[in-house]
Amino acid sequence: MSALPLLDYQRYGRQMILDGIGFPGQVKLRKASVAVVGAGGLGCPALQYLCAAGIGRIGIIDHDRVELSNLQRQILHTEETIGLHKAESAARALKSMNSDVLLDVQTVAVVADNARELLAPYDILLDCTDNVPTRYLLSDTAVALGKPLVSGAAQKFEGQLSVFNYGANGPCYRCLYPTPPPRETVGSCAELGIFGVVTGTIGNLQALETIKIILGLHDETPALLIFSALGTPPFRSIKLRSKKESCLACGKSPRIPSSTDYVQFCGGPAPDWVSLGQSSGKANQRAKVEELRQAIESGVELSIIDVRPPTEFGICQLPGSRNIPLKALLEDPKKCIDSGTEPVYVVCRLGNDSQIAAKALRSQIEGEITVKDVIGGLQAWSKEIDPSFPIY
Ligand SMILES: Nc1ncnc2c1ncn2[C@@H]1O[C@H](COP(=O)(O)OP(=O)(O)OP(=O)(O)O)[C@@H](O)[C@H]1O
Repeated sequence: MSALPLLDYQRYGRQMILDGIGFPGQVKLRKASVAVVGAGGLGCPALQYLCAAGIGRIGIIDHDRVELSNLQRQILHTEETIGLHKAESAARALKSMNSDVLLDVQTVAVVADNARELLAPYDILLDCTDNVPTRYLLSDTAVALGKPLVSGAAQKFEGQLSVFNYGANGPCYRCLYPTPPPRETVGSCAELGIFGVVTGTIGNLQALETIKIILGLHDETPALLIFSALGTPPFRSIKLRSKKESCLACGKSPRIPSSTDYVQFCGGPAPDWVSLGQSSGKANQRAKVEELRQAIESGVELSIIDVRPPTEFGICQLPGSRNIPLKALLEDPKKCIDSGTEPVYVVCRLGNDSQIAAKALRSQIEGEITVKDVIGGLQAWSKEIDPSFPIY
């Protein structure tokens, strides 16, 4: 048995005296390597505890840069690291906590072309990302490389945790979700909101499951943990079935081509990206924020419908805008139009819900009134027209 560096006995003594860890457990942690994909809300707390526990080598993979809106939950990043790559920013914080851990900083996105090469050097993979195509990609890669995948997800007040592709018959993500959810039902943290402590809870649990696997303390029972911050009780665990023989990734006859286009498989890119590339016929049903500014300043009569939820409308709103939340508008679009007022501009925060609302309004009023959704929503308004308008 090789000795640990002398200072390790002091640093890790509190966990080394635990039954189930001891000296051999600490050596296992030191020899282990883990890849954390996503250094955001889930990745930061997961990285923090993995590094503190003395995992020998940690890959931090994220292509994105730190923004102010990340600091509410992405706890390794700071005001000083805004603008830096998240992988770099996270590594800085981790280095100052435990300089002995080898950190591989990768400022790229994991995509089908690089996934195997990037992830092959590590024993265990953590999915700390926020989008469905990456979930399938990471699961398929974990299966192809024969590695466990510790998968976390969080949205609003809810979170989920599962360990995939682990043990003799552990299922993969595809066994549980053979087909992706409809594109229009999926939203990001920016669109739907996220309570910071929820990502902290799930990220910590991802670190815990990872450490249990390394130490041989995981019982290999496939399960899905569901956390609801406002629920009573807040935690529920659902036992999962073993891997499916019919699974395209880990079943009897695997057939996931390495050339799979995961974005396409999950229903294509986000709606706002699609519509920005639309033909001119549809383009004139959309307004840039500059057009809305000119319309407001010209003094012509117009109607601005803000389809955000009332809580968000209460945070900030355009002068003269009316709040008709999307759900209420879709129930009776015709009722929302003031007859004779034209045109109607529909706004939301990021420019996605306003497209759905504008389409519903157009379908009811048969072309008498011009209805335009505002591209990029209030965030674009703040960035391009009025910097004093809050971004949240
Ligand atoms: N394929 C991928 N490869 C590497 N990192 C990824 C990939 N997909 C997503 N991520 C990263 O996962 C992280 C998810 O974290 P989170 O949702 O908390 O952050 P965010 O995307 O900055 O949030 P917001 O929706 O508020 O902008 C992000 O930093 C994102 O860049």
